[in-house]
Amino acid sequence: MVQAENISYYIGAMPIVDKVSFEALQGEILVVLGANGAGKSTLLKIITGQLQPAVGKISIQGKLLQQWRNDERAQFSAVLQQHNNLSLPFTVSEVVMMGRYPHFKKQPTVLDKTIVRSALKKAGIDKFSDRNYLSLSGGEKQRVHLARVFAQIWFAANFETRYLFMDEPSNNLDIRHQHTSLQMAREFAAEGNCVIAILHDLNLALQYADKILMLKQGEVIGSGKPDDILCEKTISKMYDMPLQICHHPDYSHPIVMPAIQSKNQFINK
Ligand SMILES: Nc1ncnc2c1ncn2[C@@H]1O[C@H](COP(=O)(O)OP(=O)(O)OP(=O)(O)O)[C@@H](O)[C@H]1O
Repeated sequence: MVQAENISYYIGAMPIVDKVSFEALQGEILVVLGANGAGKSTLLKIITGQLQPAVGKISIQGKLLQQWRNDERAQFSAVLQQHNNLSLPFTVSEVVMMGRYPHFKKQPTVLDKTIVRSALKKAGIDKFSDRNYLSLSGGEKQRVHLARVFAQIWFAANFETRYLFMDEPSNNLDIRHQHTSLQMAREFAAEGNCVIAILHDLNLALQYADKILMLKQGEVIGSGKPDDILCEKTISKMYDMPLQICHHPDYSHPIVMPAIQSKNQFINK
């Protein structure tokens, strides 16, 4: 379980994350939603130990974040960043092998190499194994990083639960690969692991989230199961634009659409 209690983070006197609390359990995907600048990436950096909160406590698996050694944490938790600034001409399989760095000393083992091949296959990029990473398209690069984080936490023999933190996993991906990436997260959670993902696409969020955390200007404006918390008023408030929730008879999850009647005409909600 990831538990965040009363987390606050400031830049100068400005609260970027303001008294945020949540729990993400084994078997769950927790999706963090919010407009640009709402504090989502900052929150993710705090819960993955990249930034120190001014106030509050984060624990993973019942132990405070700062009590875990970084090398230990890297064996059971992986972070997919929003921006991956890799500018050296590594091959695709070398980039995915970087996910295995926390697991071997000096040289990768046969197991590390097998895991890299399996992760490449899982992300559907095994055909690019020997390609220069820099020659790939934006979406292909994103799938390489997905393979890298899954390779990192393929299994963790000494730890009960594995944790995956994703900042915009659907970045640069076409609709099919957006769903493939979230299905990979879904399967990973179903094995008893924990996923926290930032998403901008509300419909992906509604389809895959077990729980949602809604942020506005650093504060939580709603949290819980999608069916319990999502209403037009709250999501419209979150993005400062009128949104409507529709239901399709063939789907169990609702669909969110901008409340725009004709080309430029917002429906007044
Ligand atoms: N080092 C910094 N200096 C000044 N402002 C910062 C700094 N880091 C973050 N911010 C501000 O904090 C706010 C929250 O940033 P954050 O990246 O967490 O937003 P976000 O919700 O992830 O946004 P997006 O959806 O656009 O990625 C933004 O207004 C951002 O400009």
